[in-house]
Amino acid sequence: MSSSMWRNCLQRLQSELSVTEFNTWIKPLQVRETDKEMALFAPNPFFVDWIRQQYLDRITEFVTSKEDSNQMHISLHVGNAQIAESASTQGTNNTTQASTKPTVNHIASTPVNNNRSNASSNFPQNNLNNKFTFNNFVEGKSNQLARAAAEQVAENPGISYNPLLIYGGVGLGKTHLMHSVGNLILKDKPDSKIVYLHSERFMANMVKALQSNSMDAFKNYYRSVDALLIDDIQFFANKGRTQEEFFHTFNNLIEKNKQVIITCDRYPKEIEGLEERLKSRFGWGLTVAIEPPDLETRVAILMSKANQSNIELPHEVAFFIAKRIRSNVRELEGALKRVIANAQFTGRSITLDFVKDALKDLIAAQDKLISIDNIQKTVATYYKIKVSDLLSKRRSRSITRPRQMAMTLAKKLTNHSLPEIGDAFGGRDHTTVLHACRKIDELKSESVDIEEDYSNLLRTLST
Ligand SMILES: Nc1ncnc2c1ncn2[C@@H]1O[C@H](COP(=O)(O)OP(=O)(O)OP(=O)(O)O)[C@@H](O)[C@H]1O
Repeated sequence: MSSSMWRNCLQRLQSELSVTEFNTWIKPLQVRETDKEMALFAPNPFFVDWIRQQYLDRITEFVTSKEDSNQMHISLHVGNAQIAESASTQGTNNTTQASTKPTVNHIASTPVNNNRSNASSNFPQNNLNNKFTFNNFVEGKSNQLARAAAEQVAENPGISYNPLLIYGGVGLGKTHLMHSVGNLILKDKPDSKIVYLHSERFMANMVKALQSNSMDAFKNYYRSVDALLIDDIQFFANKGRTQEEFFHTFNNLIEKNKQVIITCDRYPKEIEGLEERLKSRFGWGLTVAIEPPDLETRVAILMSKANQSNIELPHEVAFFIAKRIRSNVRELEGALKRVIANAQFTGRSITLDFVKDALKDLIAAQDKLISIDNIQKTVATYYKIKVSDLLSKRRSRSITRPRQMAMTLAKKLTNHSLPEIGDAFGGRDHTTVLHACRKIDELKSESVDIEEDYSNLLRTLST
């Protein structure tokens, strides 16, 4: 097929469709052609589905009208044609389907045959990252509950906990768990339609659908799934129309016992600008937190990731990295990748000295983060008490309040988990820390003095 074939097809579509329709759906398509194949690339699975439902027949007709239709293969993919091109010229693979794999950047491509019945049976739609599974998710105190709940959901989708809401700070494994659920459901029921998407993508698709008068298709698409996995729901804050649409999609899916999984970077009730009716519905199923991992879990994660990369990581090295990089798992992974790349590049083996050198700037940056020690000293000075009082068992008000204040600041300003903070305050339980945070929050709104203490300390510690 010559490239004029696609140009010809474009011209004909342009004459048939409205300007908005053409600009919204056809223009963004990228094309890669060979003599017998034409691969169309669209930015996301919703887009692919829409093209398949609305335009694929016409495109096929235009493209094949002057050719032997049996010879022509049209496929639809999520991704980018240029990256696909360069991947295939690097000799990764010659077939259209395989050569597009690198284009999707961990999102499974969604090839669609021009024979519709084949398309739906051969290629159930999903855009899961198959690298995220329960098998490679390291369990620790900080994520135990979330993992157990996610496993339950994967085993009984739509029944166990619906919705499942996982919340916690950045890079702690929320997305990993979400994909793990999707992948396990698919393993049991390969025909399931599972859609993963970031909440910003949901919004962007909705805006596109509004612009092109295709809201019905938008609604149908998201209401036809077996499981909807929607990431970082905090982005819905103050987006009224998106919340409205999501509300109806959500209700529809829950009514039909279709699974909904949501992640959020904080406890959803704390999101300002999120409608109450959504907040209350999110609480219908199960809400679980993921905390930053403790030291042992960080070591285990490093060992597991090194093992997956076939790297032998000495335990003392893993321990050193885990002790120094505490912020989140993504950073931990980043540090390990850097160590491995440096070792491969220089041909040196991974010893403690080598790692100290390879990570020196990362470690310096981490050391600048506010430490619990620092918070304890500052709070003790502010209230004119001793650090040892904060760590002691004393329960008089003059000690308890500063202790609660210091715990709250530690939770806010560091990436330490509740158990780690509890430990740092004389071996207290994580529930004590949680109680302290709630107490200070409550007191801040009741007492000007406490509010002032909190602001003063926050300022001192943050400058
Ligand atoms: N317990 C774990 N075991 C193995 N890998 C983990 C674990 N927790 C997180 N990771 C890895 O850390 C990286 C970041 O995780 P993920 O993207 O799931 O974080 P997130 O909580 O969704 O963050 P964000 O809020 O920024 O989207 C991923 O590569 C993930 O595989």
